[in-house]
Parts: sequence; structure tokens; C-alpha cells
Amino acid sequence: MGEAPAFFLDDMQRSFSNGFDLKLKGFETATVIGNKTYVITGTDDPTSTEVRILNKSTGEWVIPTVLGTKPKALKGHSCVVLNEDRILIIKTNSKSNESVWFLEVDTQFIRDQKKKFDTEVVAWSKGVIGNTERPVVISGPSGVGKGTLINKLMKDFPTMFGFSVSHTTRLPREKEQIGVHYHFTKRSIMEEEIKSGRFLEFAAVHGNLYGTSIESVDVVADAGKRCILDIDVQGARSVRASSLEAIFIFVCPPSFEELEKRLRARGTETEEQIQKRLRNAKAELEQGKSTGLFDHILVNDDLEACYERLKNLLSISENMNIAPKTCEVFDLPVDLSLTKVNEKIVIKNAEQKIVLDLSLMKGGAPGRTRGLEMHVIDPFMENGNGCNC
Ligand SMILES: Nc1ncnc2c1ncn2[C@@H]1O[C@H](COP(=O)(O)OP(=O)(O)OP(=O)(O)O)[C@@H](O)[C@H]1O
Ligand SMILES: Nc1nc2c(ncn2[C@@H]2O[C@H](COP(=O)(O)O)[C@@H](O)[C@H]2O)c(=O)[nH]1
Repeated sequence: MGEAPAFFLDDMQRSFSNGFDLKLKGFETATVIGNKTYVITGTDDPTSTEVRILNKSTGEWVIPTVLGTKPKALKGHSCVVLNEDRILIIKTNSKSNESVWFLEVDTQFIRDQKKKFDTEVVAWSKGVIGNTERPVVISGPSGVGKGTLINKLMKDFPTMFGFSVSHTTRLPREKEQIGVHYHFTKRSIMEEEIKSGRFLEFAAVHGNLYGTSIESVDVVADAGKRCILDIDVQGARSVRASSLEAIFIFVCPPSFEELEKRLRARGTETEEQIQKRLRNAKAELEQGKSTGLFDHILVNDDLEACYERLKNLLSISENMNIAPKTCEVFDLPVDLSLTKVNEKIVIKNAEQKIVLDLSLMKGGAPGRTRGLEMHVIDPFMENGNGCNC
């Protein structure tokens, strides 16, 4: 059994009274991992959750690059270190489905990002209770019918699927709506946002920038829906290397001539743009079929037949139009302590005991940390529940 190695104000002053400037404010915790102390500051303000790091060897404070979606109004919280590479944070006085957060400090994702940013990096990842269906990445050359297939899925199963709305620097088409089809943006803004780590993936496609923000995927997951991403092959490769654990589907045309016919018939591109998209399609078709990147290849010949095959491989049938996945939500207490017992975290105060089971934990930054189980221990049943804590 291990007690949470997190300190509150009094402990900190005692632990580091050897000359370091450790003037902690309210709602701060300090967590020690190796020779670094991670100070997490929460306030009422949803935007102001902050992290700073004290290097105990040098006595220097570092403000890290912070990636991921921050917890809102973190205020009261308790921490415990997991695997020496992340801090589990439980928000006090919160709803159970909003209470679990992770600050990754030395995972593979963080080590990769540190090389990219050449600074200290930490990343937030929200904990998701229960299991969610794997996201679906759909790629294929321009005009093959990806959007058409996705629209059919979204229309037939609106409570099951949610579309990840990408950012793009291309101009909107006549019928495209801001924030529905794309977040249309300027190249300079998107480049800055890419630098700041806002995107799960991005790529230059047909002369414009396209990218999936971490938030776009999180919004769908938060609604309890299965996320669908319509992205090019380069983007699919980046997502494959991420923690998202998606299913990858490549859509092919029955022939190159048919692809050209569809692209022209859509009437949304100039002749020059059509030529560019067709040139790129050749390379995309090669890559899509040969790299082993995709789990499934779908030929979009007859639309209805292709749609049936898509539904089959996603294991969905007509009667599955179920409500978004929800799990039981309960309140977490204002004062709580955390104790780590193997792969379980016991969250308790005088009246209540809750167990957070991390044994099936997966995913993580830059996305959600999934597969968590959380339940309240009934005090009358405690001896028979298999949890000796
Ligand atoms: N199986 C099909 N048979 C005939 N036409 C189709 C089929 N699937 C889609 N189409 C038509 O082809 C055109 C291109 O489809 P769509 O816009 O869905 O392609 P896309 O792959 O999403 O393209 P982009 O990558 O450029 O967004 C549309 O006009 C659509 O109605
Ligand atoms: N890598 C990414 N590719 C994306 C994203 N959103 C869309 N796309 C791909 O771009 C082309 C062109 O799309 P269009 O809407 O201009 O016709 C197509 O292949 C899309 O799959 C993204 O976020 N990342």
C-alpha cells in the first residue's frame, strides 16, 4: 500500500525549507517525481489552471509548455504519482465524470514533444470512466465519397457517431458552414496553433493546411459518441502513431476514371484544383493500399453496397441507434484523501469511500485516458467486495 506522495502547503514548507522559494498560493498541490516538483495551481477561473516545475537539483523554477485540454475550475484537488511518468489528479467537490485528470510528465508522448519543443513539456489528459468505442479514421482520395459515406452514418446513427470538425486554411464552399464542416482559419493563425501543440495531427493537402485539433476529438468523446475523422493519408499516419487507437479505413474508387467523373460532377473545384487533386490521388491510392497503415479497404462502387460494407465492418445494424453512452454519475466529496493500492486508487473521506480502478487504463495524451472504472463502496458490503483497502 502506498500513500499519495503529494504535499499540501504545510508539507511543502516543511519539505523544502532549505532555501528554495516555495511560496504556494491557495488550491495548489506539489507532487515530487524524481528531482522535480510539479506545482499545480487551480482556481475558479477555467482558463487559469497552471503548472510550474521546481528542479530540486538546481533550485530553478521552469514554466513548461502545457499541451492538451486543461481541467476547468480545478480549485480543490488531490494528486498521486502513477508509474513515475504521470500525476493522477482528482478534483474534489465534483461530479465523478468530471473528476479524473492526468498530467503526463514523462510518458513517450511527452518525451517526443520535449524533443520538438526543446523545453519542459507536460500534457493534460482527461480520464474517461468506462469503455468507449474506438474512433474511426476514414481516408481516401478527394472525390471518392468519404464525406458522402460519413454523412449517411451521421444521419442514420446521430446518437452513436460524432464528426471531428477539422481546421483548414482553404476557403469555404458555397454550402459549407463554419464549425460544422470545418473550422475555417488563416494560415498564420493555424501555424501558430500547430506550434503551440493544439493539433492531434495536421498536414498540407492540395496546397492548404488541414488539421484535427485535440479539442475536436475530445468534444465528441465528451458527448459519449464514437468519433469519425475524415483525414488524408498523412494525417492517418500521424493518428496511427498517436494514443488514439482508432480503426483505419481507406476508401478507393472503382477506377481512376470514375474518381475523376465524381470530382468533376461535384462541381466544387476549379479545373486547376481538380488537376491537382487527381495528381495527388495517384500517390494517395498507392500509399493507402500498400503501407499496411489501414485496417480495411473499401471500394466505393455502388454507394448503398459500400455503405452496407462500412456498417458491417463497424459492427453496426439498424436497431443500434442507441442513446450516447453514459455511466452512473455521483458526487465526489469536498475533502478527500487518495491511497494507491496496486492498480486501484482509494478516494475517501470520513463518510465515503470510492474506488478508481486503473487496471484497464489506456490511451492518454494528447487524447483522453480511457478504460477507467469508478464505483462507490457500500459501507455495509465492504468486507465482501474484494477490495481490501
Ligand atoms: N458510390 C458513388 N457513386 C457515385 N457517386 C458518388 C458515390 N459516392 C459519392 N459520390 C459522389 O461523388 C462526389 C464526391 O463525393 P464526396 O464529396 O463525398 O467525396 P470526398 O471523398 O469526401 O471528397 P473530398 O476528400 O474532396 O472531401 C459527390 O458528388 C458524391 O455525391
Ligand atoms: N490530415 C488531414 N486531412 C484532412 C483533414 N480534414 C480534411 N482532410 C482531408 O483533406 C482532403 C481535402 O478535403 P476537402 O474538404 O478540401 O475536399 C480530404 O482528403 C480530406 O480527407 C484534417 O483535419 N487533417
